[in-house]
Amino acid sequence: MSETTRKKRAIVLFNLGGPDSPEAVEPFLFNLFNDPAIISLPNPFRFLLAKLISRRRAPIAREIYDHIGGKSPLLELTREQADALQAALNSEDDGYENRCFIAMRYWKPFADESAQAVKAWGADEQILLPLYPQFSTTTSGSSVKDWKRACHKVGLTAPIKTACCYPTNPGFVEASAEMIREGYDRALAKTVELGIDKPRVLFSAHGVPKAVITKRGDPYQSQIEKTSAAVVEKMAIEGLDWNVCYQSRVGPMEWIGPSTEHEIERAGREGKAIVVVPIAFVTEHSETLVELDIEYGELAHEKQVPVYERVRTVCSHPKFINGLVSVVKQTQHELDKKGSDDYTVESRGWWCPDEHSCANAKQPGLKSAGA
Ligand SMILES: C=CC1=C(C)c2cc3[nH]c(cc4nc(cc5[nH]c(cc1n2)c(C)c5CCC(=O)O)C(CCC(=O)O)=C4C)c(C)c3C=C
Ligand SMILES: [Fe+2]
Ligand SMILES: [Fe+2]
Repeated sequence: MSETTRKKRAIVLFNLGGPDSPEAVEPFLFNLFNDPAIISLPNPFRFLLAKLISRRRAPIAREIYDHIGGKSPLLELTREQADALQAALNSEDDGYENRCFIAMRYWKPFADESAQAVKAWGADEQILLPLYPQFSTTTSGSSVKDWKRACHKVGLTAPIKTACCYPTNPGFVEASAEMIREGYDRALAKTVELGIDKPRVLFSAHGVPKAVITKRGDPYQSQIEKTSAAVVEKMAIEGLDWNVCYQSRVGPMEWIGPSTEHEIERAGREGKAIVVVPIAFVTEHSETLVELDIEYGELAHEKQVPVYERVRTVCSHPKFINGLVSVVKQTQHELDKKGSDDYTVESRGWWCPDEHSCANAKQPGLKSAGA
């Protein structure tokens, strides 16, 4: 099909965004805490609280980013994913000319700038693709809402369909299982040398306050557990010892658990080797390179965990990119069948356009709830 007859399809990739310099740390944190999906207070209270928390947290966060050159690698790695996905989508002649755009929620490129770019390109349709396999109102929900606000602002009217979540997408699960298997084998070799028990796999996801699950009915925690169970099944290691835990707590509220720190301390007490897997992130950034590699690595050493192995995120693993291709195709199919996103669902406490998947996933955690 010729360029002129092909429909222009914009794929908009969402992620959190990270500071691109030490000076950007405080305004980045302000944007995060000023998001009603993170702190659900009316203004001016949210604005004032966001100012206060971001000012207090900035020195701690700057220290975190100092370990990785003062800035986040998230945008660079997301660009690599966008390029790989665009190439994979355009390798087939299925009637679409695809272009991937990136919109970050709390740092550049913001939704306004990217929506303007999608409009200038002349997109006929938009597929929104959060780079969060599991749906949370604090991440995907917030980004989608912000994107629709930006579309309205810049006058971008091309029909939209959102890929809500893909916690058990085969490409994502296979890429994860393959990478974990390599990490597991490395750890296993060390346990054989030390003459100790086989390693335990710890699926560590970014936590959220408990109220996000219990009050908003966010499906995030149960989708984390679904991903972990699917990956374990794919790994097919008989009698594998595994658990789900949650990292990155901030603030005084009660967060979902068990915490990753708690699980590391338990492994130390039990003399267990651990393989730590960041299961809610698909790229490297401060939460993996600093929190998991440095802070929790030191904690593991201090608590005498005999082997601490961290598995890298899937990034641009070809199987993960193929998984994203299938998510785009499925979402396109939904757009053709049902039309653009149903805006009425946004009035619910939790926001997710994928009624079926999320309605089924509303039960709070299975494995971690009992731990
Ligand atoms: C699944 C992904 C994420 C969820 C859910 C999430 C919820 C959430 N986060 C905070 C507070 C902070 N998060 C910070 C960094 C950060 N968070 C995510 C992802 C999720 N957050 C990522 C990918 C990153 C790293 C960004 C980068 O380095 O590029 C930070 C900043 C770092 C720090 O100061 O520790 C804060 C703060 C809350 C409060 C929350 C849910 C309510
Ligand atoms: Fe976060
Ligand atoms: Fe969903």
